[in-house]
Amino acid sequence: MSESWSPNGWRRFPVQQMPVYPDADALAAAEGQLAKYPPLVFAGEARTLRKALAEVAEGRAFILQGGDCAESFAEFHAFNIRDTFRVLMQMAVVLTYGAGCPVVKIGRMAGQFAKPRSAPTETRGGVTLPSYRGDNVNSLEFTLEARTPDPQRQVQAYFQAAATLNLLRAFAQGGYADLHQVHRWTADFLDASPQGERYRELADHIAQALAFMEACGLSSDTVPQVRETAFYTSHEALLLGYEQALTRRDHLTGLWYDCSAHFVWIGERTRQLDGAHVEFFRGIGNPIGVKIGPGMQPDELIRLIDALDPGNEPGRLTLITRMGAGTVEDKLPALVRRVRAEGRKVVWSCDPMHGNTITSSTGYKTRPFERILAEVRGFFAVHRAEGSHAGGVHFELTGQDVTECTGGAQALDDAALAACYTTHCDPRLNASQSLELAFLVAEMLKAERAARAAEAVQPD
Ligand SMILES: O=C[C@H](O)[C@H](O)COP(=O)(O)O
Ligand SMILES: C=C(OP(=O)(O)O)C(=O)O
Ligand SMILES: [Mn+2]
Repeated sequence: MSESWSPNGWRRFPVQQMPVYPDADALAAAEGQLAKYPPLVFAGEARTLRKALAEVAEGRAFILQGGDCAESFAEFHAFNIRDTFRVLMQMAVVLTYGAGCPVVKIGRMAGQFAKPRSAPTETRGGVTLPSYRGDNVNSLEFTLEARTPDPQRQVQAYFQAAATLNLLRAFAQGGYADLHQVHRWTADFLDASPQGERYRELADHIAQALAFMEACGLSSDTVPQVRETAFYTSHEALLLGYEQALTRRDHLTGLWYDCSAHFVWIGERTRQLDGAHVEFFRGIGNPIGVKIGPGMQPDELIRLIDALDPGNEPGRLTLITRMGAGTVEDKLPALVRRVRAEGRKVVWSCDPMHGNTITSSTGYKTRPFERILAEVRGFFAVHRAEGSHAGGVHFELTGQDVTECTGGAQALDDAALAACYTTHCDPRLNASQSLELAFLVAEMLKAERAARAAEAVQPD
């Protein structure tokens, strides 16, 4: 981290995807308000996550990151938070049990509001208005008033993030995440489904294992990992004024941390080497991510790693690739090879959502389950072939029974999308599709770990 860095230094750099606020004084007032509010996370927690991610970099753990594309004010409800939390818990248990691998759980939650857009404006019926950029910026409704950026929305987003985080902490540490509750994490609508059934079998095995442990004297009183879990929050730190306002100097280490979330990432559209986002991120001590699309070149990637992780600290930097099914096997190998050749200790994670977005014949933005799965398979295959670790997955998902992505065991087709399409931005996997994918990823992870273990005992 450079001495010359300061939380507002990014303002001197070219910045992409920032909303244009009509009232600069109102924006400054909102940011001033936020700067006085308490941090949402403590720097020590971000350091703990960084250590957990260092284990991922070494191939000893796996990341499960997921949640809404865009959290919204309208869907702010305890049930929605619970439903996303519990589907992530189910997925984590499937991965941990299926692959025998510790899972680092990170929600795209409690702050995932701001959205970068392909186009700055949207036209409907001859009327052109600013694009929707997330509930912390403007509103989805198609009127000039709703689409005009309002800085007070950042304040509302802060309070929603605080309340969401509070509930997540309560779930993670207050008993809901206790492994004895493993059967109760299934949503009612999943109970009778094949995914629900498969999950119930796995939960039965876990219950038996717990009963065995308890019979041996290892109760949840003596094994805290049974009683509670570590659950972290993350979002794309797009709105740099908001992030700056929540960036605080840690009294224990003297380092700056962006205390809006444990983990923050730079999006594919804002990762310019000479841009404001890279400048801001290089100075914060959090574990960070960068999205990497198919246009990334090996040289550029190394320069980006140099800027963001000059100390080559395992767990600091996660490269979240989002290449698209069919492209990942062409584009990823050269990047992985170069990073390995340079000895850079990054974490590689796979976002199989953003490279696989299409428009359905019925006019909905959607993602076919088969393409999502194909990209994850390609990601695992490339890492296997290159001798590096497939470190994690990053999904847009919800615990609700929505109809936004096609395919999966439910075989949702284009006509089915209209039934419950509620996302504010990109299409999410529903609870059934999420669980189905977790079982499939667990098999890939298990195979990878078995192959690695076999290599480790082979003489050269
Ligand atoms: O979530 C990611 C982006 O904000 C989103 O994919 C952009 O969508 P758009 O292409 O409709 O602007
Ligand atoms: C904007 C996103 O992704 P990307 O930057 O990869 O397009 C996102 O994760 O919602
Ligand atoms: Mn998205």
